[in-house]
Amino acid sequence: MTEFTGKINRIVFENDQDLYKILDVSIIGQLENYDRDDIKVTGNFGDVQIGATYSFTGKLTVHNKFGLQFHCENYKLALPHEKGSLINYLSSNKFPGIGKKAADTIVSDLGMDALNVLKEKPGKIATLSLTKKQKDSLLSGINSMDSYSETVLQLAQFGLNKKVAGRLYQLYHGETLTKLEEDPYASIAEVTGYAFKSADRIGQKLGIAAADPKRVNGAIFQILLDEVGKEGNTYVKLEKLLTDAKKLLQINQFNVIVDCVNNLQHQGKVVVLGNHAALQEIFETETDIANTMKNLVEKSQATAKYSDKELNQAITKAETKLKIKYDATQKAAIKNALTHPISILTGGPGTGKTTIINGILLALRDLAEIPSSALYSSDPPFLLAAPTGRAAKRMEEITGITAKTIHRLLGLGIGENDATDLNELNGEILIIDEMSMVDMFLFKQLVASINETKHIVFVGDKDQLPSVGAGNVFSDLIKSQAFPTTVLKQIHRQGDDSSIITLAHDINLGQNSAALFKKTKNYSFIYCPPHEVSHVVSQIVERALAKGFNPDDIQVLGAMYQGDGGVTNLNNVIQAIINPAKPTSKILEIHDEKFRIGDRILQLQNNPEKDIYNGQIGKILAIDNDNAQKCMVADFDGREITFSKKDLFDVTRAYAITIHKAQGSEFPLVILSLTMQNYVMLKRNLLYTAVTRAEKNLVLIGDPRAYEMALNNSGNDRQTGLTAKLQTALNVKVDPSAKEKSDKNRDEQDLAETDTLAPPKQDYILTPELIYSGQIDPMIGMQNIKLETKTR
Ligand SMILES: Nc1ncnc2c1ncn2[C@@H]1O[C@H](COP(=O)(O)OP(=O)(O)OP(=O)(O)O)[C@@H](O)[C@H]1O
Repeated sequence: MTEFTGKINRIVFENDQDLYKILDVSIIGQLENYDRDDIKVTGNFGDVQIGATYSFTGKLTVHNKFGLQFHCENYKLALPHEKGSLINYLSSNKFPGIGKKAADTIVSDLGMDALNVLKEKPGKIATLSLTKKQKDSLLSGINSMDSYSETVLQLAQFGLNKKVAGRLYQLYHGETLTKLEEDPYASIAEVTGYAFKSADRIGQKLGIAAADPKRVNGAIFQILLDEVGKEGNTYVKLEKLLTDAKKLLQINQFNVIVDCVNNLQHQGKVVVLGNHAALQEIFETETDIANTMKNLVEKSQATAKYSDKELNQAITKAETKLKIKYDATQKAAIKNALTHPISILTGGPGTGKTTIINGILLALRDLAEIPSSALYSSDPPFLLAAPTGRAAKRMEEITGITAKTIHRLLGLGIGENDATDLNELNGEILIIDEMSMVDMFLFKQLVASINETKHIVFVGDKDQLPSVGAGNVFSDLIKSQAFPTTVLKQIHRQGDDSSIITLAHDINLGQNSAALFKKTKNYSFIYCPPHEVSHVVSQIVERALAKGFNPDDIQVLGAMYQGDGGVTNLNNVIQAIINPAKPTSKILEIHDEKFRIGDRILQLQNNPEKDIYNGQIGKILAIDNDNAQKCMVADFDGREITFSKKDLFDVTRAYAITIHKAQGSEFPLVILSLTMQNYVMLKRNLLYTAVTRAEKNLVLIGDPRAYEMALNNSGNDRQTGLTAKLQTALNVKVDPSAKEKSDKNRDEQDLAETDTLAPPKQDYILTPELIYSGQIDPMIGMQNIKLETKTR
């Protein structure tokens, strides 16, 4: 390690997202093995002061393009040594509200060592004749002096990495350590990556008792957060919360845990309803959705209703134009959409969802007499959107009408827009496709943005995997029976690809497992043990290429990243076949992955600013290792997107991707690998989602037991409260035999069956008591403990 002193001239680069900065620094004195006067210093820095002098500890590094730089590991403010500069420093913008006069007072009272004195004894601030505002400003400025390095160092002792320490620092600045000392558990709910285990290491060092309410609250939050983040559930059974908390805390006193749950309820942080416990914020998100939907339905009651005759005529015209005849269910779906404020359309692949969207739009153009010119105006009457760019593009291609991602439609995450400043949606109709991918948070923003829209239609496949984010919105909307729902079962797609669709329907019904292992024109099964998966996949890819498949049309899918047949390993294997390294290849190496020009890549997070989204696939066009800000350019659906090195943390190679990431995309040839190594994930909706990604050809490889297990495991639905809240808000009468009937239907249904659920009757109020009653028995092993539960 080398140390030198220098004055910061300017901040060359800084990033809002983290604390990484590049500083231009004038060297004061000497820097070993460096003979120029200034140097670029890189590293993580808290709030540094331009013009101030710091001592930097780190080492010289050589950058390919920019030559020698100093990589800083630790830095410290060099306190001013003479009166003029001390007064300048105290009256700088680091201490807002303190001018030269107040600075002079501080130095006169505390002397030239004022800064050190105040750092050691902040209580001295009270003795200074300054205003309250000036005192507060002085305290917060003193607290943040060189505190970032100190904070990171201190937190490293508790096993916190720089990333998490940086996030804590971004929230609390100079007061990070003080905050954590006051209550190390309180930040669990605030900072991603700062979990109970980390907090507990600090708590133990501070001597916080095992049953201290702060610690117990931390455990309760951790369990509730895990339910939302890891499981996608919006509530947890009270009994599970209490027993899991006891286990996490390793204590025997149930009463303390119960008291803490009660207190958190009183503080408005946790809600307990019957035997369900939820984070208040999550509970309110569901409540807001239900109430907003109720308002939307009420607002639209007055909308013009078209007569059946008018509707039939409009549908007939659409049929003529599209040269098809809609079947009875499809017609019912179009009528539902045009006669109700909110309606739902669900069906598997090839059942005609997109064809119905087309019919709805054509019929509405006719009925509402919408001229073509209006469709392409800046304020269009038809609003079409989907959660992914790919799905939106497909909607646009088929309907010929502009479709956007939901983020774009709302202006979400773009520029300065935040969640409170979203676009207002007005139009004749709003249609959202691929609804199963929409999580509760995006859905809340979507419905909150709707102002005047006569009809809203949610379209999707309810049997696919639920959204990556929490909730199970699409399924909940259907289960609530609050909106007329058309369930499409008749497959309309004809031709080569139909055997895959029939297989998908069998999987969905959990029947005919023998079909999985049949050899058909479009799909086949190849047995192989896990350690052979990569070898077999490479053979299939080579064979497909030899047969003339375009490399971009071949998509390998797996359940997990790890393991022999995992996505990470498969990417290495397929990259070597499809885009092998040449001696001249430019290579961009980041987080243990090597990217080359021509590689297929996958975006892992939504990035509305760049208009690319989780699950979207692109191709690398250019690489520049020397330009951290523009190190890669990639093509995403015909658009050139530039990536900085930091952006690349959200990118991986896409020759093989997980089934979850493939939601919303379809590929001409899918090679699916499932083995018993994927044991924990083998569920029907996973297999169904994977198989329905194949447009024309499908190769299933792996262990037959894994496929059978997935087919037979219908899994559990996510635990969510939206269905009940919708039923309460919209006064839905629930037919108690409906569930039984629908289960029976499921077993008996034949592929040609049609089924349209009737719109709800509005004359029966389902009270919360009815939703939750009879289940309040979380007290197993917890006699004599009183837990407060509310009913709303
Ligand atoms: N009533 C119909 N008569 C004739 N062909 C139809 C009818 N309905 C749909 N089709 C055809 O069936 C095929 C599948 O329809 P569509 O693409 O609308 O289904 P989808 O449910 O959107 O499927 P996916 O989600 O797999 O794209 C299309 O070729 C479409 O033209």
